[in-house]
Amino acid sequence: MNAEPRDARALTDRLHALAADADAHPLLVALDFDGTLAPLQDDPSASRILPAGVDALATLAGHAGLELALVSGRSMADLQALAQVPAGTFLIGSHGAERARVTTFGLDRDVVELTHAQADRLAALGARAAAVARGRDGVWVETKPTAVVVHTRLAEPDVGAEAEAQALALGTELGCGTLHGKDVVELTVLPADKGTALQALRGELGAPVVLYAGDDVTDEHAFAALGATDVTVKVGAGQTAAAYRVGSPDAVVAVLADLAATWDR
Ligand SMILES: O=P(O)(O)OC[C@H]1O[C@H](O[C@H]2O[C@H](CO)[C@@H](O)[C@H](O)[C@H]2O)[C@H](O)[C@@H](O)[C@@H]1O
Repeated sequence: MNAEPRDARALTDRLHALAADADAHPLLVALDFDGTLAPLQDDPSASRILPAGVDALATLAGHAGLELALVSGRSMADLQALAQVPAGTFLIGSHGAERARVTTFGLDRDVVELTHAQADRLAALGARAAAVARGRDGVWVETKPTAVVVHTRLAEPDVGAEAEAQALALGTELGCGTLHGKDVVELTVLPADKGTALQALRGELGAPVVLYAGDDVTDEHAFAALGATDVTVKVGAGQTAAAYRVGSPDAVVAVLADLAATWDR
């Protein structure tokens, strides 16, 4: 059993020490999007980073010795449209299956290519997931470049639970990757996870230390992949392997603003 994560005060103290330690630079500040920087919404297209978070990220981007990344289950198209992040920020989407970097001219983006077999399986998945949603109020299906997502946030609890169970069974039947997040079951034809993607990015950047914050069970992949000298932060309640816990996206943003204010001091 993991020890209870340490609180926001301890996190801030740790970040102050890292800001002052050139051996820890570049520090990779990697953040989940929904539920971490952007409060959860019934309509995913309504999600936005908290305004103070947009400001904090812009300030952080101006500092030497620090790299920024968003690491999300969102498709790259969604992330680009919704995330108001500064040029230079790395975007990891679809839980690691998509990757890009924000530039002043748009996205510098790696293209995701599915094999014919994967594309066929994605189409089949979409049809079967639509059948899971059919007749169930509040259940709907989102299609992404490598996955389909059965959403249940708007359904009555028993209806949502049934749909999630069927979606998970569908994943097993069709042999695809399955991720069970907050009111979502994600079925993917191109398995990826945030931990693998984050470790690859930190390797490329030569980042001795990674700060990663996330709120969902899918973020546990990132917490598990990172080491004891990294800084892992669970946002909100729930079992976690993270070393620190903060209560909400507002608290995440406050920590980032404090880091930005401290960095060059
Ligand atoms: O890794 P994340 O950035 O947390 O993205 C994970 C999923 O985010 C979206 O769903 C979640 O946020 C929605 C908007 O707040 C909410 O309605 C839903 O219940 C959440 O699970 C997105 O729609 C998914 O595709 C992402 O995988």
